[in-house]
Formats: sequence, structure tokens, C-alpha cells
Amino acid sequence: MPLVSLRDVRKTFPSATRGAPPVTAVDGVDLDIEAGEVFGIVGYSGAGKSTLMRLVNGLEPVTSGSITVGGTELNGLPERELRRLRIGIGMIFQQFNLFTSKTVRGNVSYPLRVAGTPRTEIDRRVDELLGFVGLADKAGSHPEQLSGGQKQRVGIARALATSPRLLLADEATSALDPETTHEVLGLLKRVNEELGVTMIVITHEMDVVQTLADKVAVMDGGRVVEQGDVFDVFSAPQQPSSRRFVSTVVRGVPSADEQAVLRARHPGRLVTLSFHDAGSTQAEVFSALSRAGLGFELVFGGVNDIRGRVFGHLTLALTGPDAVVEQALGTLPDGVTVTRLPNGDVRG
Ligand SMILES: Nc1ncnc2c1ncn2[C@@H]1O[C@H](COP(=O)(O)OP(=O)(O)OP(=O)(O)O)[C@@H](O)[C@H]1O
Repeated sequence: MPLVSLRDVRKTFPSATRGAPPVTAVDGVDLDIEAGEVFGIVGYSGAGKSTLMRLVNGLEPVTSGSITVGGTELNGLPERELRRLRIGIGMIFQQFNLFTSKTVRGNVSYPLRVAGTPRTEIDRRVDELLGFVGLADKAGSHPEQLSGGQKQRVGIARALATSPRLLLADEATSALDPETTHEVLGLLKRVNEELGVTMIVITHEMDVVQTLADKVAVMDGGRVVEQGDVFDVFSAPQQPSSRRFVSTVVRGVPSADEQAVLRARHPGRLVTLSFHDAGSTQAEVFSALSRAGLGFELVFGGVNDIRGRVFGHLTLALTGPDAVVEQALGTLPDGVTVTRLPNGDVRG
């Protein structure tokens, strides 16, 4: 049985403008999240991701539909029961949401005090958590004395205090620089792998999904437009709106504007070679082009590695006689898709 299950979940909010129809933030979402999984939710701002998270945490009631967490139906659950359920769900946020007047120890111990944990047990648990997140020496510091990455480590320690089975992360690394993001993602990976905590991760960052997630759902206009294995969704998105979103985080075939810039800068024939799950194929492609005596320059694109599976789109400027270019493109290995970009002087 999935740890978290959503069936036809809808959430509407009354409109701020009098007489206007209600705002539908979540519109008929079905999702299953298995225990032990890291599930990414991606999509543009306003897609409904944060609202979905608040529904899963029972902070907002659904308008209709069903959400179960650990087999318990949230819809209609009394507040007392919801509070108990929330003890088993940790949350971390983009802005950390730490108590600025409390020390690191005070922040991490807070959920334990609310849960009525005995004092000696609280001290033991906080020491253990601070050790786990690498902040054993910061117990007496206040949040303003910490870097962003350290603050998020405190946020993670606090979220883990009551040993939740489920951790919800809402843009947890979006306020951090790339190096600190990398560290925090490493810590979250340990939370999943060493502590077995299931995670739902809202993000607009490719890095986060790539490093952490097993599965991903793309949201648009309150709906899940596509979901599946991270590699499948990012290497070959099927729906127009997920293609549009993926193109903002993965460099694919250059747009018309990008092509115009490339044409102005690079002589030769522009082609995009798309690789799908084919790490070694690139070497074969480059040797095929060399063997044909063509000049080639990599002018746009990149490769992505998701848990050892490689995909990417490389745009090359090829120089040589047109017939030779065509012949070489015809001999490229399977697993490479060729997109000929329109060229000013050579037919595409
Ligand atoms: N409390 C509320 N009252 C009215 N409308 C709301 C409320 N909360 C969210 N909405 C609306 O619901 C839609 C989805 O918002 P939500 O914050 O869930 O999106 P999001 O994908 O998390 O975006 P972001 O990444 O910007 O946080 C938006 O149109 C938003 O304006």
C-alpha cells in the first residue's frame, strides 16, 4: 500500500474579488507515493504545488477527493487526530522558518516539547540530530549567527525530531547558493537512505530532482500533467506542458532565437543530436564525424546524468561538403536522433 495516496483531489479558494468564481488551486490530482521513495513535484509558479503539500499535511482541508497518509483518510479527520498525524510528517521550507529568538537547541527541541517528550530524552535526541546534520558545535547559536546552509540543516534536524516517516520539502534549497544546495541535497539523500524517510520534494530546480528524486510529477494549472520515473519524464516528456517545463531546465533543441544567434556566430551546418540512455554513443558519433573528414564544433546543449543514465542534446556546427555531412548523419549509431536546424545558405 502506498504511504501517501491522493484520489481526485480538488482544492478551491474563494476569489479575492467579489463575485468572481473561486480559484481552483488543485484540480483532480491522483498520486501514489510509496514508502521509502523520494517523489519530486515540479512545475511553474502557481501550478498548485504548495497547496498540494498543505493538503497532504492536513493544514488545509480538501474541497473534494481523498488523501490517505499511512492508510488514514485525512478528509473529515478531527483536528486532534490531524495533530497526531502531523507529528509523523516533517516539513522544511525555502525560508527555513526557524524561531529567531530560540537557539539551535531550542529550535530542534521544539516539536519534542510540543509532543510531551521527557526532558532527558529531548536532550539525548537533540544531540543525536545535531550530530546527524553536522551542527553539534552550534547548539547554543542563534539562527542569525548561521549561514543559509546551516539554517536549513537546523530546519532538517527540527523536521526529523519526532522521527517522521514522511518529510515534505517545499523549495528547500531555492534560497541557497549552488555549493550549499549540493551539501543540503547530500544531507537529504542521507535522510532518505540512512533513516528510510519518504520524501515529497517541491522544486523548480533540475539539480534537486536529478540528485534526489526517484519519481516526478509535473503540475500545471492545478493538474498533474505527467508523472513517472525521473529519467523518462526529463529525457522524453510526453505532454506539451511538461515539454515546455522541461525545456526550461534541460537544454534541448535551440529555440528559433537561439538558432539565429548560433547561425550568426558559427559557420557550417547546425544539427542537434539527441542522445537517450546512451552514455557511450557520443564517442561513436564523434569518431563517425571525424572519419568522414568533417570539422565539428559543439555550440549548444549539454548532457544530463540521472543515476548513471545519460541523456542530452548536443548542437554541433558541422563543416564540410553538404553531401558528406548528409552521408555522415546517415551512419550515426542507433539511439541518436538527428534534428537538422534550418540554415541560411544550406537546405535543412
Ligand atoms: N489561500 C489562498 N487563497 C486564495 N488563492 C490561493 C490560496 N493559496 C493558493 N492560492 C492560489 O492557488 C494557486 C496555486 O498556488 P500554489 O501556491 O499552490 O502554487 P505553487 O505551484 O506552489 O506556486 P509557487 O511555486 O509560486 O509557490 C495560485 O493561483 C494561488 O494564487
